[in-house]
Amino acid sequence: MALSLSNFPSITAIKSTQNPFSVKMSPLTNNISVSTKSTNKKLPILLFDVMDTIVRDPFYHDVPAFFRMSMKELLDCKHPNVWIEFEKGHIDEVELTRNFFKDGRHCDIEGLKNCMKEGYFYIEGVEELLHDLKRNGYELHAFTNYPVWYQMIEEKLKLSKYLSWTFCSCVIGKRKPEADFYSEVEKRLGVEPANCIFIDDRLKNVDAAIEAGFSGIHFKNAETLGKELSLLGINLLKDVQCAN
Ligand SMILES: Nc1c(NC[C@H](O)[C@H](O)[C@H](O)COP(=O)(O)O)[nH]c(=O)[nH]c1=O
Ligand SMILES: [Mg+2]
Repeated sequence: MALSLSNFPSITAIKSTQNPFSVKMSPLTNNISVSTKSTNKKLPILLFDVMDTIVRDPFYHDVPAFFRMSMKELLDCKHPNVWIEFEKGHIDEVELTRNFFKDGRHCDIEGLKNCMKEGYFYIEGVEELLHDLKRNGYELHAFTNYPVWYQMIEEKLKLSKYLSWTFCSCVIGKRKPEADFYSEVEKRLGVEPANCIFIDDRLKNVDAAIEAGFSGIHFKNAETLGKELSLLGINLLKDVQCAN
């Protein structure tokens, strides 16, 4: 059963293209996190982008350095579409390797993967935030454009301690900011967009989420995110009722 905003008597929905928040709190109360009787889910549910929101994306610095190129040189010789196809799960690693460069030159895919693995780190302060959210009982899901290499991230950083890898472009076959990707949330979680907060470092992905009815936060850094979540009524403090 889908949950609706009526589960949150304390919040009012607002739509704004300027303000990244699509939900604001009533002055009567500062807590929008309620458990529903029907599903026992604690709301709102949090949907996190991964690259450059939770995990540093090695693509922008490490990958050009690996190929001994500038980013411009790399973009000039890389195939323009294969990475997107790989992110959508339409092609596998073998085909990525074969077509990585437009002119068909060899790509050291194992070297590239090692370079990526070495470059994955938690963005400063974000793991602590995820820990606090998890401890306080919030349900967290990844909502990411990424290929099957998300498993390398999991292997190194163990994000599944905090979230489920529910919305990966390579599994769902859709990418942000396509509206179809966002509509998977209600289908798969049975929760209306108004009961979810979407967090992403790319403004266009946040705008698409707000357009689809989600609350949206444009990620800049962990400190600001913590403040913005608190403004939306998310409790990050250790609660006496929490077991750990
Ligand atoms: N083009 C290649 C990228 N690009 C970086 C991707 O845009 C990014 O990693 C991914 O799409 C995540 O986006 P979001 O955080 O979900 O918005 N990265 C590579 O590693 N290799 C490429 O060829
Ligand atoms: Mg991102």
